[in-house]
Amino acid sequence: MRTAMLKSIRSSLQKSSSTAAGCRSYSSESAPERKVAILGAAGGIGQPLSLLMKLNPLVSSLSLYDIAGTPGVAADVSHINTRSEVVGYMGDENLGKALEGADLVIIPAGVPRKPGMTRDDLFNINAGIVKGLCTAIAKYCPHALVNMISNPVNSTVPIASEVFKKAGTYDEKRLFGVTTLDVVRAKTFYAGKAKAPVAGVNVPVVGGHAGITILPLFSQATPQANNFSDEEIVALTKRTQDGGTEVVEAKAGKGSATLSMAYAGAIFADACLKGLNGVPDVVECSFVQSNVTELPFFASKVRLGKNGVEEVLGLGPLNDYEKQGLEALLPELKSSIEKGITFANKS
Ligand SMILES: NC(=O)C1=CN([C@@H]2O[C@H](COP(=O)(O)OP(=O)(O)OC[C@H]3O[C@@H](n4cnc5c(N)ncnc54)[C@H](O)[C@@H]3O)[C@@H](O)[C@H]2O)C=CC1
Ligand SMILES: O=C([O-])CC(=O)C(=O)O
Repeated sequence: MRTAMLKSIRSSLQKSSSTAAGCRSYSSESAPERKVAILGAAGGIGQPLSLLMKLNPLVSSLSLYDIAGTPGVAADVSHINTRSEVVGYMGDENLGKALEGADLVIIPAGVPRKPGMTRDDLFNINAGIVKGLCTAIAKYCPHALVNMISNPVNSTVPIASEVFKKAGTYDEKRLFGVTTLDVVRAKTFYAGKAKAPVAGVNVPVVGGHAGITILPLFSQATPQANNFSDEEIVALTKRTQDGGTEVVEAKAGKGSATLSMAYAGAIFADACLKGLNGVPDVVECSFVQSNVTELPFFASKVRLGKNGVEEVLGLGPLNDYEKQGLEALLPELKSSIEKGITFANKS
């Protein structure tokens, strides 16, 4: 029963990124050694994400870092009989050791929202946390891929890019804002409405990761449900954009999405590891440096490869409603990006 459950979780992690049929697959023994570091590993997202990464056979070394609580999380997760060795690191003085040799760093460190707050309200605390962590990444593992979960993603990714530029380590192919939860939600809500099996549903989500900057492209959803009215598409769009707030309100002061985010973070990290390992045609949406619009960062489909971003894919054909959504989101996204860049350069 336990083995069957583990197999099913692993296989869903392995299947969920769009990987071409016939691609290379690894047994846990033959996969390359990969060290994954999670910064903020003792938090609401960090703990279940640590569990899911421990279940991923592509990981050989799992490094769990937080300012508090990591010895317990690491001891607990380390008893799971899967491939990776687990080490917990606590406190700033151990951050270097946590990061040394990392191929992939996942950052869910920082404060979450409470009801009534926007993601931007987290900026004052999280911007400084992200800046400090990225300074350490530049020093100890400058070539690692970085998966930024900490909010506001629309600003924390630009902060990271500026920190890396200052340190002379910036490689735009290696920095990702994690927007996978928007895709996960869009798939779930769309499949529910279409009464389609969710496993076969795909919906690209572009733009950014806050409110109207989250733009699901239901016109490109597969399979296409032709019977949706305009009102239904508007409602699906709004629910996807407000998905985070729906969870914040339901948790009533006890934080924001943690379990679904850990799942989404594990899906995206798995896709990055597959790309690093040379698996072809791994495509996920992510907020990356981009030429798709006039903004320097934008979320769209990205092909992942051995060096991180292999190709930033275009938007594809948008309908009029999506074109309006795109026009409407650009000013807000621009200002969040600029806010991050300004912060990183003045402090
Ligand atoms: N990108 C996305 O789709 C999503 C992003 N988030 C964001 O993820 C972040 C974390 O959320 P939760 O895990 O719920 O919060 P949490 O408060 O439960 O956990 C955050 C963890 O970060 C740690 N931390 C604080 N400062 C740190 C530092 N300097 N170095 C290392 N660790 C540090 C804390 O000790 C804590 O364990 C929030 O900013 C939240 O808004 C949440 C859901 C979805
Ligand atoms: O809404 C929040 O504050 C957390 C988040 O980014 C999400 O759940 O999408």
